[in-house]
Amino acid sequence: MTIGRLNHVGVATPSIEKSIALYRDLMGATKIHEPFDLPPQGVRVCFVDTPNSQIELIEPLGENSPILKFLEKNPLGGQHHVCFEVHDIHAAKAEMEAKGAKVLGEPRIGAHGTPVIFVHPKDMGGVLVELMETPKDGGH
Ligand SMILES: CC[C@H](C(=O)O)C(=O)SCCNC(=O)CCNC(=O)[C@H](O)C(C)(C)COP(=O)(O)OP(=O)(O)OC[C@H]1O[C@@H](n2cnc3c(N)ncnc32)[C@H](O)[C@@H]1OP(=O)(O)O
Ligand SMILES: [Co+2]
Repeated sequence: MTIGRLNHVGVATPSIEKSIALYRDLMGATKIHEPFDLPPQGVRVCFVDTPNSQIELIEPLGENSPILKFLEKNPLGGQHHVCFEVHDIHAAKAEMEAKGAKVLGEPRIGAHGTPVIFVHPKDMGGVLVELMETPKDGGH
């Protein structure tokens, strides 16, 4: 596997609306996408475009949301994960596991409509890493 483009930085927040206001009014973001729910992943999502990548704002959705514990520990929210593109998600998963890294579950469809996996932060120097298959149209 070769590490690909930084697709997005995931930022957990207790309020997408409040975070949108911060990125728009303080940081000068001009392209902020419409928020949407992703029930299978337990999050509400909003993408904020930057010139070379995206910030993915994620708010808990439902009582089994995977980001609830993170927000308990970080009530203001904070940087939650980084997402790199890969060519083939199944090959990436197999390679991660062969190298001894823990992959959290099976590939699932992520917010960009392509399969994603997560690598446990304990095996990546404390950083939760999302790997996402590059969209067929090349993405943003
Ligand atoms: C897919 C939709 C969208 C997309 O881009 O397409 C998304 O990105 S959704 C993003 C949200 N989904 C996920 O994060 C799924 C994968 N995550 C998990 O399975 C869990 O959140 C997990 C295993 C990373 C953490 O589990 P939990 O929340 O139950 O917390 P633990 O107390 O068990 O954590 C164990 C250990 O890891 C540290 N930790 C937890 N989260 C993070 C983090 N985001 N970054 C760095 N480290 C993290 C936590 O502090 C614990 O450390 P310890 O020293 O043992 O206290
Ligand atoms: Co993400």
